[in-house]
Amino acid sequence: MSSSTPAYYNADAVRQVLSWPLVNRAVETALVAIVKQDAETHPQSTSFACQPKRSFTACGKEPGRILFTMPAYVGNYSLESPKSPGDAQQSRSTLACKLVTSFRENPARDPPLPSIHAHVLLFDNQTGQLSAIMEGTDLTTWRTVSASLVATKYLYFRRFGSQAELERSINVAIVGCGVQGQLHAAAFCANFRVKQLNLYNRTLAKAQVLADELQRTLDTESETQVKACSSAHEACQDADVICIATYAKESVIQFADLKAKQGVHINAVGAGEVHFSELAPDIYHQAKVYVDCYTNAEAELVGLPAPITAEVGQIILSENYPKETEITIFQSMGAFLLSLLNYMTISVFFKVILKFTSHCFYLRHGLGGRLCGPGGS
Ligand SMILES: NC(=O)C1=CN([C@@H]2O[C@H](COP(=O)(O)OP(=O)(O)OC[C@H]3O[C@@H](n4cnc5c(N)ncnc54)[C@H](OP(=O)(O)O)[C@@H]3O)[C@@H](O)[C@H]2O)C=CC1
Ligand SMILES: O=C(O)C1=NCCCC1
Repeated sequence: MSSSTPAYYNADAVRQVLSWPLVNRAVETALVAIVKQDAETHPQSTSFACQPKRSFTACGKEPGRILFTMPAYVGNYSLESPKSPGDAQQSRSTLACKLVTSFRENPARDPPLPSIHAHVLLFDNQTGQLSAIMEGTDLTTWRTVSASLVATKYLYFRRFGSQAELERSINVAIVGCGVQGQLHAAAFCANFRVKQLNLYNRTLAKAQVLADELQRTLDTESETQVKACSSAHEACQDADVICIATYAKESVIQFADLKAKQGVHINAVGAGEVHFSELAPDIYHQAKVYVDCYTNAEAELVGLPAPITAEVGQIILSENYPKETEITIFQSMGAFLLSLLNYMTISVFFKVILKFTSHCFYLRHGLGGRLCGPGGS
């Protein structure tokens, strides 16, 4: 086996190290890093983040089959441990590329397959050699959900005060109960105080299965009531926060479905080719729109029915939060830098790199040839 054989981290290996404090901290750091990169607000900083526009490759003439290529480089970043804030680790640099396919008909196959599959390719940043391949599907799901959590913290809760995400109870609606909707539902209950969790899915049975499962797994002391709803209107009419993640080409929620005269925050996650097709234009006309990353937004949100107010990272840095009664939309584009910083956090705090390094040592010195993840040995 050649000394440059890349290590492989499988889905189980990656899954073992994912936790909300870890992923949320990395995503928050990345959202701010993206702003610094764009605005060069800290020219004296030695850290450097580069995330060029991602590419789309249509797979044949059939719509709904896309390959995304997402390169990124982060230089001299150190991330604090969520367990011991202030305890910054040694700074590191990483060059990588995430490859994601989105094949929206996959769940209808027999047997069904997920719509989204991802892998991350990591390169030695001195020699450019491919050093590791990491299964990235769960990372993508967690990263995307975490971006919604962080956006909700700053665009919704912080309008009510600096501790509001810890103190305030909210009603949440999940629209679309696929892979994204399922993890959004569980994550909102795990990270915030949720009074009512309403679930809506085009195929109602899926919302019912998820409602039963969540109600069963929630602590008996939990204040959360979970309900499967038969329309998006029913799910959203009392919701403070809405998460929508579908492949709908026509709008699923209209302005009339929203809670009247009070602040509402929407995480608009899905929709495939046209990112903003799942929300009606009349919502955009009344809302302030925020994105994770201008670079991708400028290229991919052509025709968006509202101007973009800011990147979420700018709001984190400026503390210039929305007004209490505003409708805000986090238009989640997906940004690989967010996953990359996740990868770095994982590697630093859970010693993937340590194992990876010793694995490469063994390969180089001919002492073994097994590809392993952090859980394997
Ligand atoms: N912003 C980001 O960073 C990311 C965005 N995404 C996007 O999130 C969305 C969901 O992804 P994922 O959960 O993995 O996909 P799944 O295939 O697991 O789920 C798709 C969901 O969309 C629903 N749906 C599909 N078509 C329609 C329609 N025409 N009207 C209403 N509902 C519809 C499905 O309902 P049913 O059960 O009835 O089929 C199902 O609930 C996709 O658009 C995907 O591209 C994914 C990852 C990252
Ligand atoms: O990983 C991401 O980022 C994705 N964004 C859009 C849809 C597919 C995955």
